Amino acid sequence: MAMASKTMQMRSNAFSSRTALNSRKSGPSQLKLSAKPCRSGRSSAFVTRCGKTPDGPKVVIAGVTGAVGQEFLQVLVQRDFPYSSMKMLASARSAGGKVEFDGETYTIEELTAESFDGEDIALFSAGGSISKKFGPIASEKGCTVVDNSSAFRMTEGVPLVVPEVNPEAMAGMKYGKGGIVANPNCSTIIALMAATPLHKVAKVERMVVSTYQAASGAGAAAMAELELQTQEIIEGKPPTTTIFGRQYAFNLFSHNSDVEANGYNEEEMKLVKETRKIWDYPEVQVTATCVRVPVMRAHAESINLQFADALEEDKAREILAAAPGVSVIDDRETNTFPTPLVASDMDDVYVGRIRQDISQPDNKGLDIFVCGDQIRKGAALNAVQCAELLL
Ligand SMILES: NC(=O)C1=CN([C@@H]2O[C@H](COP(=O)(O)OP(=O)(O)OC[C@H]3O[C@@H](n4cnc5c(N)ncnc54)[C@H](OP(=O)(O)O)[C@@H]3O)[C@@H](O)[C@H]2O)C=CC1
Ligand SMILES: N[C@@H](CC(=O)OP(=O)(O)O)C(=O)O
Repeated sequence: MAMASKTMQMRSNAFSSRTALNSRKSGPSQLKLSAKPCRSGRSSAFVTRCGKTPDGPKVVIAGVTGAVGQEFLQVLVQRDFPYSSMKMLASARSAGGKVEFDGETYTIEELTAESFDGEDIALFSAGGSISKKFGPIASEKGCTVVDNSSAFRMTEGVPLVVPEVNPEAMAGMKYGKGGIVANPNCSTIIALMAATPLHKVAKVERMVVSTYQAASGAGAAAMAELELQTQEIIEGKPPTTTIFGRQYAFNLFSHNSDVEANGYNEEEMKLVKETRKIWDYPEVQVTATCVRVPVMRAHAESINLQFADALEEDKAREILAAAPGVSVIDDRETNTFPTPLVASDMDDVYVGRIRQDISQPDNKGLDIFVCGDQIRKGAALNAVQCAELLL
């Protein structure tokens, strides 16, 4: 019930970023855990706070009506992202609709090539085909693009950035000068937020990831269908299966992306390829199994790490506790570890189950369990942090 009412709350606030932000603060952040609040000082390292200002960049949101687009608005307000004007874009279906942002009401416009004339920064989350078509057009017009889709992630010369991990990849980029920055896959972002601080100390040689991925990764319609199916099944009705073509509530299944010739699905191969690019480390061995679970908006991941150098679990806990954007919840006595509900609506990625892998000799292996909000750090927050690096 808590899950359902939380989603309802999110939906009813869908077009009012201020209200939604307030509801988020009264959520899981009140739990008494070792977690930092969502506007943690460390996460705020990238923030320039001023909101609407004549000197700020002209900002475009492409895909504003989507799950990620709505989250962009909340994150921009929360972080007082500087802007002089804001343009809200979606498909022709939504054109003419209204969206509230930072106390003003905006009319949604249809995304066209002209949408980017004279603009400085575009945050794209309207799907890969829209990014492929309009990202380069926007860039050529001098509008610097931060793209949430997978369209350009592996493109040579396009930085693939998690600001806490590899901000240097964006060196020299500035808003209003064109160029494209790619936001990594959400599972990759969440995994690397936790794995990178450990990698920097002991060098990861191999990483084995098993994911438990939320509905939000498949968009707003998938979240709505999970809720609908849950109600239908409780009422004894056959579930509506429009999005995944199968029962999702009270079930789980292998990730819905296409399975490639090697037996890995696309989501799993993104974890492999994107980790290598972000770490600039083509030799690192990565394998992944990605599973969709009936959780609303935060992904969980079990990660096994094999290191070149020994790393003891207490040291690993210390490293993670000090890492930017990471909170440790690791209480063995009370069996309290990260959960998707704790991570939902939060900026930080939560890490627990930090233990020595007994199958690897000489303290060269560790297990960790990670939860992160897929729409927030897995998408909108990471993209806004990238945009902050353009200021
Ligand atoms: N970093 C990551 O891991 C993640 C990346 N993403 C990326 O972001 C995209 C959006 O995700 P999400 O918000 O969850 O999806 P949703 O399905 O919730 O939203 C899709 C958005 O795209 C817009 N759109 C669709 N077709 C067009 C079109 N022809 N022209 C303009 N706008 C269009 C929709 O507008 P309308 O309402 O008018 O149809 C809507 O605003 C994904 O496709 C993916 O590429 C998403 C999640 C995580
Ligand atoms: N990773 C998302 C799907 C997605 O949007 O991925 P990408 O941004 O790599 O296309 C999920 O949970 O399924």
